[in-house]
Formats: sequence, structure tokens, C-alpha cells
Amino acid sequence: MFVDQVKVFVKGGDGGNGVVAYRREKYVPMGGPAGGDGGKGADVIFQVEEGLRTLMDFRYQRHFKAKRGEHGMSKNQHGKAAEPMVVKVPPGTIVTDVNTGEVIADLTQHGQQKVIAKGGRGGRGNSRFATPANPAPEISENGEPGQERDIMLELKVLADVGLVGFPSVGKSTLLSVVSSAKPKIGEYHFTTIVPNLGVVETEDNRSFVMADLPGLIEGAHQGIGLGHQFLRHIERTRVIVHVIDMSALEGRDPYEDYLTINSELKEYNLRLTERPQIIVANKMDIPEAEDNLEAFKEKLQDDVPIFPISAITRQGLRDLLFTIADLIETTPEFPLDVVEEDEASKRVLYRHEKAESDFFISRDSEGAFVLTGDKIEKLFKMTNIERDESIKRFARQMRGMGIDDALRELGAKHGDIVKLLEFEFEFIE
Ligand SMILES: Nc1nc2c(ncn2[C@@H]2O[C@H](COP(=O)(O)OP(=O)(O)OP(=O)(O)O)[C@@H](O)[C@H]2O)c(=O)[nH]1
Ligand SMILES: [Mg+2]
Repeated sequence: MFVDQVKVFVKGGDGGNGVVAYRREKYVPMGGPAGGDGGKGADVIFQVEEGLRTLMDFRYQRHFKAKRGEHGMSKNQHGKAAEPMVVKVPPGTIVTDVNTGEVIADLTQHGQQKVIAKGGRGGRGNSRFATPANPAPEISENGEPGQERDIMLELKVLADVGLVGFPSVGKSTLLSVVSSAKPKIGEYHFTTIVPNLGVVETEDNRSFVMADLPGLIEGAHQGIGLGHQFLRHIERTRVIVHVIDMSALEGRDPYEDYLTINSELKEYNLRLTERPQIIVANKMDIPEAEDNLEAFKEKLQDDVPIFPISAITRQGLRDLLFTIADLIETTPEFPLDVVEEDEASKRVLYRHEKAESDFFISRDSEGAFVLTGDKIEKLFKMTNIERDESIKRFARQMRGMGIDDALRELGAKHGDIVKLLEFEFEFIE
């Protein structure tokens, strides 16, 4: 089984900041607080899109940052929440948190959605902090930072198209020039002994999975040669690409090759003949190939498209890939008679429960206390440090979490430096 995987970074939008504002009305010299709350930051949502077959798009875009919420405004107007960022993924995508190993989502059904990174909540405006003791507080909160995550997307892929043909006709060479797969290529027969899969992208940005199968020979359906055990791989493909060596340098007749392989496919499983086929006339860079192709066309009675190409010089590949992509799109899936689960390929996924740590304290080379931790960092980011009252509130929150006690226990004295993110404070006894 082939697993397409890609690592990406997602970040929910930050919440909008709350503001400090006061009512200004005629004849009311000191109005009450009127600072609105910030809006919620956007979530990053993954949504299954049936038509997608690979994770190719993620190779170009690996960062997904959602918009922040609008800031609060005066007159108690709240900032607007940001619209979620919807990212399309193919069915079968499994999303894992890289740092914890947690499986965040297993996305299978068309339209299914999952929030992958939450947007932060909006910060509260000063109206929310009014109390009878402090009716006009000068305090507001910044928006909560959006959730940040490094995630791994994994997609088990089945081949959409299978390359079949005699040994040494150039199946592996073709796969190697249209995908990033690096199959072994050799001038001897049976170079390929297990199927290779690769993700192919067309110039118009469609993508599909191509399998290069071991060469088939007469009697393959009875187990002669190597191909037999792998024929089942093409039972799953929607399209069969029949690769023929048009140079005929090995002495076989290309048209005979075509008939032999088709009869092997038919003997193996009649239903293989229901799949649309494309003939690839390969090795057209060799002078003899032109005449052989003419003779081949004259004999061919089936209504099958022929694409003359050279895998080596890459001639004729563009149109071939367009046609394959078109056929995949218009051919329904072939349900398997027996559904088999490949045990060895079942992923082992670890689940770590990682509690949101309150705080950690370490000391740097200058002897300063360095404070880290998800919760304390988040609280700090939500503090509007331009306002004294907000800073005082933050100091209370730190005390509440037991940070002051912990610092004292570690020997912190009045005036010692405490660092948090890019800021420095003095420890006050
Ligand atoms: N001149 C020429 N040689 C080619 C072309 N494509 C492949 N070959 C050569 O043909 C030989 C066989 O190529 P492979 O890609 O290994 O063939 P295969 O069909 O995968 O063979 P098996 O894995 O043995 O079934 C190699 O020596 C290639 O370099 C082509 O377009 N032109
Ligand atoms: Mg090969």
C-alpha cells in the first residue's frame, strides 16, 4: 500500500482585541465604560472533497493561517468574528498532530468537516470588567491567539491507473518521468518485481495515482512470470494503460504483444476488459518505430486511443496525461469482489495525552528566570500591556497559578529578572 503524506502548519485566527472606551454623551461628563469585545478568530476547517485523489495541492501550500477577528470598538460595538478558512482534502485523509501523535481527524465522507485549528476567542472590552467597586475600569483584554499546529496529512492511495505490458517495454521509465517515483529501470526483463506507485500531476493541475506493474508474459494468468500475483492491483484501477514497445527491437511483433497481454487480462478476470484502455506506443525515438506504428494501426480493430510517445525523450506525455485524467474522471469506480485489508500496511498511530502545561521555570546564562508554558504564554498574549490595569490583572493571574510561590521557592528575590516570551519583568516581593 502506498501512503501519500505531507506535513503542514495550520494556525487559527487570533481573536480580535477588546478595547477601552467610555461613553461620551452630552451633559454626561464621565460616561461609563463602552469598549466592545473583539470578534472570534477564524477556525481552520478541513472538508472532504470527493473529486480530490491525492495530497498534491499541499505540496505547494504548506501554511494555512486563518484570519483574525475584528477588534472591538467604542459604543460597546463588538468586532465581527472572522469567516472560517475551509481547506479541501481528498476522502481518506487522516490528520495527525505531529507533536503529540494524536489523530485529529479521519475524513472519509464527501462534505465531512473537522476543525483542525481553533480560532482564538475575542478579547473582552472594558465594559465587561465594570464592577460596583470599579465602575469605569481601564482594562481590556487582547484576543486569544489562534491554535497553532504542525500536522501530518496521510492518505492511503490505490492506483487510479495501471501500466501493463510485456517486460522492458518502458513501464517503469514512463512512471519515473511523469511522477516523482524512482522505480528501478533496467534493460533486462522483470526489472520490476513489485508494483511501484507514483502521484502524477497534469499541466492543468489534476492529479492521480499511477501504478507500474511487473511485466506480463504469455501464461501470466496461470502464474507464469511475475505479473500474476500483481494482476489483482489492476483490479482496482479505473483505467488501464497498455504500454507497447514500438521499436520491436526484441523481435516481437507489437500487435501480437497487444493481443497477448489483452488475452492474459481477460483470462485472469473478465471484468478487467470492462475498463477503458489506452495504448501507449513507446520508444518512438527509435527510427524503426514509425513504420511499426503504421503497421500496428492497420491491424488494430478495437476503438482504443493510441498515444505515440518516448518515455526517454518525454515526447507526447502531455496529451497522454490529459487523456488519462479525463478517463479517470468519467469512469466509475470498480467495486472489488472481495474487500481485503492489508494487515502490514495498517498504520500504527500513537496517542499521547499531553496536558496543557501550566508553566515551567528555567534559568538562562545571565541568571534570569525564564517562564514558559502554553497557558501562561496564552494569558500573556491576551494581556494588553499598554494598560496598567491589564498588567496588574496579569500579575494577579500569575499569582493565582502559583508562579510567584514557585519563583520564591527557587530563590527569586526582589528585583530579579523574569523573562516571558520576548518580555522582561522584575520580580516584586
Ligand atoms: N529508446 C528508448 N528506450 C526506452 C524508452 N523507455 C524505456 N526504454 C528502455 O527500455 C528498457 C526497459 O525499461 P523499463 O522502464 O525498466 O521497462 P519495464 O517495462 O518497466 O520493464 P519490467 O520492469 O522488466 O517489466 C530500459 O533500458 C529503458 O532505458 C524509450 O522511450 N525509448
Ligand atoms: Mg519495470
